[in-house]
Amino acid sequence: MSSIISREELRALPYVQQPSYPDTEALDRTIDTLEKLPPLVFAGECDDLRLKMADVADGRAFLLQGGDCAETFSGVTADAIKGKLLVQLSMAVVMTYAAQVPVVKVGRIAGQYAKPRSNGVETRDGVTLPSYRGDAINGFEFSEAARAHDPQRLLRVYNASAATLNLVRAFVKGGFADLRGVHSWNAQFVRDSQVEAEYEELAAEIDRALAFMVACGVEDDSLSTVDFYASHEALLLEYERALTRVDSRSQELYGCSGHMLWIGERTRQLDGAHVELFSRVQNPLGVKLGPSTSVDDALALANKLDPHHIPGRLTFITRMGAGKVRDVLPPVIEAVEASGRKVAWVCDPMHGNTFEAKNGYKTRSFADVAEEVNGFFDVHEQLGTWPGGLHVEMTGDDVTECVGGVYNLDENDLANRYETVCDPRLNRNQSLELAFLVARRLRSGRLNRENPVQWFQAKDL
Ligand SMILES: O=C[C@H](O)[C@H](O)COP(=O)(O)O
Ligand SMILES: C=C(OP(=O)(O)O)C(=O)O
Repeated sequence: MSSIISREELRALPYVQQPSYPDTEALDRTIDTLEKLPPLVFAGECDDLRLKMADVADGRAFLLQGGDCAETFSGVTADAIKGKLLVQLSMAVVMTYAAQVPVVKVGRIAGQYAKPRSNGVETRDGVTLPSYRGDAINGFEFSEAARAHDPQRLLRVYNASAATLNLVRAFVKGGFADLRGVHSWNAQFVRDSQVEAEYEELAAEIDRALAFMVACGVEDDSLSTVDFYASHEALLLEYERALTRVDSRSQELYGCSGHMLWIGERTRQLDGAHVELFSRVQNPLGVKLGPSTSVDDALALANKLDPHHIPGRLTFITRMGAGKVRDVLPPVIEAVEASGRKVAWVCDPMHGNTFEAKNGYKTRSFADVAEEVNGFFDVHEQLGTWPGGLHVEMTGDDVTECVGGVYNLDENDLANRYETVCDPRLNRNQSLELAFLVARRLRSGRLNRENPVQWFQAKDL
């Protein structure tokens, strides 16, 4: 059984990408407060998700993990939360119905407030200030006051996460996610693209299928509620440690800031504080693997974070880039599979495909995103392994942050609605388009061949 790491022990470990608070006493006061607050999630919920992730690792389910690059405090409104849920549920419906595979739904939500950055400072017009690192650390506004690192913000993260989780739980269990309303999920969006038309057609088929089930007497809660889990990059060591709790049932430790926590590409050093802290908790864990990942890195991380081979414990979220995925991913998968353990393999097609447009906007091209997803599926098909999921930065809003996609946005469109405070997200149409692409790949893949009669055959999506 692991013990909770003390503040002193944690601070003595090598760490990267942490805030530098000028007033450490203020930090300690905040941590004292956080340690006394109730957990945001419960150990039993984390265990449920871990069991679902075991299905993902085993090829029986697919993970859809998505949401904002960086949540903001001002974004904690009912409308914004509803919009995020709607687009993710719509994507999940496309995948579940078109590919007939159970989809595990996990948001980048209710805790995604801290960002690792490439540069510690930002310079504008000759003025240099600390980079924006997420609302958990400092403000987005380019002023000295806003960019100062303030530990009080950690309490706001806790409150914003609690409010968000409260509404998410109410929405997904309170009838809002009822499959019989799948048409109305889309009603508030403009239906003028090919993707929207495809979605409408699929929704109409679901309506007919559900009517058939109801007529046959099959009607239960699984039609009206969904399981939806919260995840975030567990970047802030002090915050995550303060929310680590002992489960009264098992006496085991859980990170109670979110159901699934992931360790980022920049903070996954084997001897670092992040890996040490999260090796001690029982939550399902993700680890990002970028293009420089070696076979030894992946094996060592797996051994450290999942020494007992617990089903569903470990997810490798690969983000190699469209141009590298076909070369870098296969040896990593082969080595991990050959070690006898089952991890979930999930594709993040966003973080390896970022570039700066000529007009200075940080963007991603839908074509590159699609290419990385296709590369990921191709690699798994060649190796006979299960492409377990998709991890995307996306929003239900019609933003213009990524180029390409069904509306063929170009670099000149980026200025119209560029609203992210960090990395570019897929907008609603681009997200749905990607969901159809994934559904096509799932249908034509391994599961499809093994269970031909279960697969939806009538349409060529
Ligand atoms: O979301 C991931 C990172 O925080 C982000 O890509 C870093 O961006 P930067 O390279 O602009 O710092
Ligand atoms: C920072 C992120 O990704 P990565 O660690 O893969 O760069 C992220 O997903 O927000």
